[in-house]
Amino acid sequence: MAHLFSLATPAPAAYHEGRRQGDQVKFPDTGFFQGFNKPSRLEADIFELETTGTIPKDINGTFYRIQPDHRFPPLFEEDIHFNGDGSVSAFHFQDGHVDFRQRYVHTERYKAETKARRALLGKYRNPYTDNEMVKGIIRTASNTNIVFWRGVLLAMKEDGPPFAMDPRTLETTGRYDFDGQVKSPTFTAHPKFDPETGEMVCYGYCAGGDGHDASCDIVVYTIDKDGKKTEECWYKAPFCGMIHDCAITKNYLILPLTPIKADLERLKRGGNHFAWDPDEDQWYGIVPRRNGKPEDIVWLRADNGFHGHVAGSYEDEEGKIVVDLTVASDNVFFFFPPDKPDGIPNTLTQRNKLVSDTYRWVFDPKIPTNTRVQPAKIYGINGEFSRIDDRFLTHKYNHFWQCQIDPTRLYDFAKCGPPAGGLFNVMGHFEWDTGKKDVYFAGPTCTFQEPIFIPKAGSSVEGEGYLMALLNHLDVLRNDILIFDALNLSQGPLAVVHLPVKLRLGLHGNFVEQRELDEWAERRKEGGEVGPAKAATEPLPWQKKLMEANEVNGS
Ligand SMILES: C=Cc1ccc(O)c(OC)c1
Ligand SMILES: [Fe+2]
Repeated sequence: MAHLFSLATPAPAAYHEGRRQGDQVKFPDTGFFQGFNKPSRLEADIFELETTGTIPKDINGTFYRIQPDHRFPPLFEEDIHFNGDGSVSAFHFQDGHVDFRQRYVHTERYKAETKARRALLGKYRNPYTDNEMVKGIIRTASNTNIVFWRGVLLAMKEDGPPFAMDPRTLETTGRYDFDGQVKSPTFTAHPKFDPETGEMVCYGYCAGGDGHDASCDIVVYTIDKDGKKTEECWYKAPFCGMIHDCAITKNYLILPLTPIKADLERLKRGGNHFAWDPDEDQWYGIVPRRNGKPEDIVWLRADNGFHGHVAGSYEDEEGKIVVDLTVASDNVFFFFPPDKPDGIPNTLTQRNKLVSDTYRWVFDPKIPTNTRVQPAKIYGINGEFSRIDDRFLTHKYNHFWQCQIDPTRLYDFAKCGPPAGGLFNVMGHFEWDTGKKDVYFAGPTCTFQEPIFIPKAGSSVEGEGYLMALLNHLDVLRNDILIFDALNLSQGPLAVVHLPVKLRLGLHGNFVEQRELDEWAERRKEGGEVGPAKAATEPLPWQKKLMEANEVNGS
């Protein structure tokens, strides 16, 4: 019998030669939009999620995390997950109960596309592929990290400014410029918070012009605990590569520059934002945290590799800079191949050979620029998304947690197909001092998303607390949250929170204690000590320039 859908009037194919045509709402048939990767576009509230086991009563606060989730079928059929609209999930924990809320970040892009009921922005970080209607718009999808800063949530992506959201309602306040203090076109998704001083250390790379001109400009800021910008310095990178994450110590900021490069001519041709350069070194830029001058940046280099995320970082007894991060052996962004005639995306076999070990670098801050360096230690594991007990950032630490890839474990390919987002089938807990490995295998149909660490109430001992992570059920397209004793993963979860729906593969998240949420809600209320957070009122400098030239169509 003919499928019922065959009665529907046939519409032209949604994509022709890779470009969207017609107005049928239909996502591409590519791997980035099918199976577990299918957009969900869900905004919802669920009161009292179902649970198994006992949720520790001392977990009181909200686990925020963010995911790209394409709101509309993309203009280009080969679009990538990283180009999806930012959507924030909040899991509110209270006395063993959990409530769920999920909302989109209302970026300028979100608003313009909503009005048009279709995608208007084109490829990942390429304004030359956009619809003319959105010229001059702030393009960011704000989809990479969601951090709590002085009573507001900041949704961040490294290609644009942050957007502020209300921590309780998840309503978007608007673009956030720190009360007019931060004007750079780009801003990192990985600001670092100094637990000693309460400062936020942050930066933007490719920070020249409109943030889409492949410039080598880097800006570094410090915002103090009272919200005042205390440091701003502009530096130059040796090339316009990606600086996705960073590390801080008491006195330094370390910027890992990954050899995946932007190129203005390629952008103008409508090509990819990035191209992997297999012949380029991985670089580390080191700048002082206080009173930095443009000439102070020291660049160290090592053999080609692809930086993942930073675990911990600190200055040791000798004043040397210790930085721990994953470094992959090849191009993790297979969708951004080398810019060569034969630069075809890597095969699945190549991708399976990729190893992402955890490296410890020890840098002498007095080392001359351009020195080649070697890692001090390589842990001997394969994974990504490292987290630590954040209270120990800038201090010598022992524990880290990480999503692991263990291809020796059973994987049910028949039920799950290729593992969406990578085979992160194990959660691992590692100790630098002992080399201890404490792991939990998720089972043959499951993978993990990034974990977060929650300190145990009343304990200041490093690692004493809970580890929380989303679990992807790749067979039945649903998610759970697993809650572990952070120092004993192998015994299995203490409790599981069940979602009745599938979330997207997210990037980063953070846990905010209820105490902190309450304190800031008081300060930020109308007439409170600090007052409500304000969205930016001034266009960014590059937008003003465009306006003067009368070339803005956006918003
Ligand atoms: C490594 C992650 C990463 C780097 C750049 C991005 O634009 C992004 O978007 C979700 C993610
Ligand atoms: Fe990241």
